[in-house]
Amino acid sequence: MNAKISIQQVQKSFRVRRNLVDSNDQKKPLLALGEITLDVKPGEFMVIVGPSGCGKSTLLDLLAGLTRPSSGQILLDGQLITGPNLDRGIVFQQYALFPWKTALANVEFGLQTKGVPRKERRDIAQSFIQLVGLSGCENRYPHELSGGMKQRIAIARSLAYDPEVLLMDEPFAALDVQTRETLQSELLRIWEATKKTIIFITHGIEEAVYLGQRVAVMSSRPGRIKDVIEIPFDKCTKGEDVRTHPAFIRLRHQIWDLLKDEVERAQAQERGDTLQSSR
Ligand SMILES: Nc1ncnc2c1ncn2[C@@H]1O[C@H](COP(=O)(O)OP(=O)(O)OP(=O)(O)O)[C@@H](O)[C@H]1O
Repeated sequence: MNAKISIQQVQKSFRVRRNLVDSNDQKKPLLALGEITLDVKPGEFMVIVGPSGCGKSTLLDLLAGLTRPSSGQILLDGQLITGPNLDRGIVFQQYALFPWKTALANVEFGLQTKGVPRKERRDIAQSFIQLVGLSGCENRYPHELSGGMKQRIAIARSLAYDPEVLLMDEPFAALDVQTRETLQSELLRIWEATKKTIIFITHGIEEAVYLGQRVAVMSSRPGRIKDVIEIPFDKCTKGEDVRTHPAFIRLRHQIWDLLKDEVERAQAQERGDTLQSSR
């Protein structure tokens, strides 16, 4: 089967000043992403997990078209990604809603950009607000919504303009445990209903095993794909207690075994970066 998204030998480096004190210090390249090659199938739920600073957000920005690879390429349905487009919806950790717009107007926003007529816009937005379980909250402003509700609206907004792919960068990281778990199962339900291809980035191993059909484990910087683990659960039968299932626990351990050296290396890198920049 053809890949929905094909990441081909992608590298990304940034030019950074290592020494903050010395203004004459020349900028040097920092390789954030090593060579990444990964195919994501149509309708697949792919989770990318990795230690802090390994380049997860850098990879997501590349997929979103917000930045360009230093080398390699990313294809969507065989077409080169050259910039942002409504074929990809993005949900960030911080809700990124317009504070001066109501929930309904926030969800309508992408549709307006797409040129959908006003009445149709309203109907579509309302149906997605219903899909994320927030009917009745259409006229509330973001400050009148809880963190979980804001994130639901952000998801509804991304889905409303019918993107091919949903890119999610630690969307539940700022939420409390109960809200996070509720939204995780909601997201699976929404994924079942919409059949979108999802690329979901997280630090959380449990979240990765719970949500993903496959989990790509990244190495510490420069981020590479260390391994890709199949999660052989049928998503439809995933109930709340799946987290205590022996197979679930085994997969969690398997991923942690792959990650723990990377986490230590990433922490050592962070200490090194802090030392260098304070010199
Ligand atoms: N615009 C930039 N300019 C310079 N360096 C950058 C830039 N963006 C990211 N980096 C560096 O690239 C590396 C990867 O950063 P990135 O934010 O992608 O990691 P991450 O895995 O998402 O981290 P976290 O899990 O902590 O959010 C880091 O060392 C970061 O400092």
